Amino acid sequence: MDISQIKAEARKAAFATRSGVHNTGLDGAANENLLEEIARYPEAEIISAYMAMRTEIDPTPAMKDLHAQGKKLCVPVIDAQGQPLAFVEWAPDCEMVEGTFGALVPAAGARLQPDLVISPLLTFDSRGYRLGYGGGFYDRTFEALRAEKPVVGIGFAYSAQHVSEVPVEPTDYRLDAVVTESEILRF
Ligand SMILES: Nc1nc2c(c(=O)[nH]1)N(C=O)[C@@H](CNc1ccc(C(=O)N[C@@H](CCC(=O)O)C(=O)O)cc1)CN2
Ligand SMILES: Nc1ncnc2c1ncn2[C@@H]1O[C@H](COP(=O)(O)OP(=O)(O)OP(=O)(O)O)[C@@H](O)[C@H]1O
Repeated sequence: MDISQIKAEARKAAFATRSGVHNTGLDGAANENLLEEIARYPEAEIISAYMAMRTEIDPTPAMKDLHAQGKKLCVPVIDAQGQPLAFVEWAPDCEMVEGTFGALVPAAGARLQPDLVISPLLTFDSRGYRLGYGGGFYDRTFEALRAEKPVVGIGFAYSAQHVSEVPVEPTDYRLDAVVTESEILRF
């Protein structure tokens, strides 16, 4: 099996595991841990998170809290396949429309360069590697952002998504931390 087949198998297993824990009352505690972790980066003014799709853990409670703290929030939009993600400003009351890949995006808004990126994922491991839906969007995004300024990458997930080893290839970036309902792992 080549690496893309190995990743595809890992994604299949990860979807099943994540479905089993989604909507079981874990998101509240995870959002509290997320706010605790982000508080370690007071210099981060622009924070990107995401509009949950499928069975992703929902970061909007933390996003609303951060917005109330005066942070600028943004969410990813896809410009094109093979390109880094762009980020559009989000606020709790902004108008949302359906995006290219199933997640909601703001109907309008400024494009921002986040200092801190909260990333959704299918699985993560104890080295800080993550597996997503296979677009390579977050890897390209970390590469592009880090070429310009330091950026903090925080994965947000259920602890059930922790695996012993995510299959990796040279373009895979490592996260600085992963936050779940039961722990904050720093790498
Ligand atoms: N909530 C959320 N928003 C996000 C992301 C995300 O992972 N979560 N993204 C992070 O990148 C971008 C969307 N990326 C996506 C990439 C692929 C697929 C997808 O459905 N892929 C197919 C497989 C396609 C193929 O075979 O190549 C699939 O999984 O069935 C969905 C979203 C931007 N917004
Ligand atoms: N910086 C990059 N430059 C070129 N190709 C890349 C880069 N990052 C990732 N890729 C390629 O994109 C494809 C998908 O990457 P990968 O499997 O890591 O996606 P993912 O992490 O699951 O998805 P996502 O980041 O969108 O959540 C792979 O073939 C990978 O080699």
